[in-house]
Amino acid sequence: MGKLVNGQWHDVWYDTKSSKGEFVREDAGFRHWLTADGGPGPDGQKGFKAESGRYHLYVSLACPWAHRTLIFRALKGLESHIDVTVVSPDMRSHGWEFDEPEPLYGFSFMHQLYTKAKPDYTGRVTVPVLWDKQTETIVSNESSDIIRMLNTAFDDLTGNQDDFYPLALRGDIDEWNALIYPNINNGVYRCGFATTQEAYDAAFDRLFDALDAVEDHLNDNRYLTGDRLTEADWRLFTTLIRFDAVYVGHFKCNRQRIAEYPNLQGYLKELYQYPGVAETVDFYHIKRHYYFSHDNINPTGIVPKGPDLDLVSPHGRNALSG
Ligand SMILES: N[C@@H](CCC(=O)N[C@@H](CS)C(=O)NCC(=O)O)C(=O)O
Repeated sequence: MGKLVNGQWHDVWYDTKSSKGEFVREDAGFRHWLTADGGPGPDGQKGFKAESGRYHLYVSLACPWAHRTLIFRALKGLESHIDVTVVSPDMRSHGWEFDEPEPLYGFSFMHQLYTKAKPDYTGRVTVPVLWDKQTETIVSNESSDIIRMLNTAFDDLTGNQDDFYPLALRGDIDEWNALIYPNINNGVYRCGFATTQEAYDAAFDRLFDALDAVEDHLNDNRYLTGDRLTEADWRLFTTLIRFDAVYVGHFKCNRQRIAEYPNLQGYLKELYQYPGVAETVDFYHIKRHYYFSHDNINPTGIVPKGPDLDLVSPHGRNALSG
């Protein structure tokens, strides 16, 4: 674990001193936009044109943010248009690294890709990264932007018009994201990376209050926005799928497991069983990464054998419309 400072790698853990023991996630450093015709994206800047074979996605199979992008690549039928390189699950003193030299430049470490894009880069070296082979730079390292790009930019190339951020539901989706990102997606990290009891207690309460609210809502709604699966569901899914295997133990999110919430568990199974999604889930990488990489939380590096998860039995959500 570490970061780049003026293009130099430093092996440092997160600084929580300035935030009273609270973990604060750093904003992404590359926020360009990929569009169907290379026209400006929502940021108003010139975009990168969606072209088959031009872009490369670097992901960790352990990381919930990178996982979002892999899911959208599958949902949108982009497998033959965007290649993927998976980093090693072990993120130690060099940060994310590759088990074998990565295919574009033969780099061994993810930070080399960041300094290739920006030699004096300062910031954390995170996944996912969407790389442009043509201009040899990072288009974006912000998963919430990348999934919006994948949702539409390649539609003319693939003919896949499935829309997970439909205009009519955007307000609703944004509201769910605003609840789920800080309290659940990042909430589990705020529990796990807290370095004071107070910061942990506060994050824990907010996490389970938010999960209770979602459980309640899913009583008579098949999905977050009602009867249609959207981006908000996929963003929640990548945290739920890791919860019982990792967050309950490693991040001390142990008031209850997802398996003990009837609605959330059925919903999780339904999303897991959605075509193409189970193939994006790798529990070896998920457990190995967290338990082996965070040696200040788990110094022995021992990876627990359990739990046995049931994700393939009937989800029982068909009675709700959707
Ligand atoms: N804003 C980013 C966050 C990505 C992120 O924090 N990824 C984690 C892995 S789960 C990472 O690479 N952490 C390395 C680090 O912080 O040094 C996104 O959503 O794409």
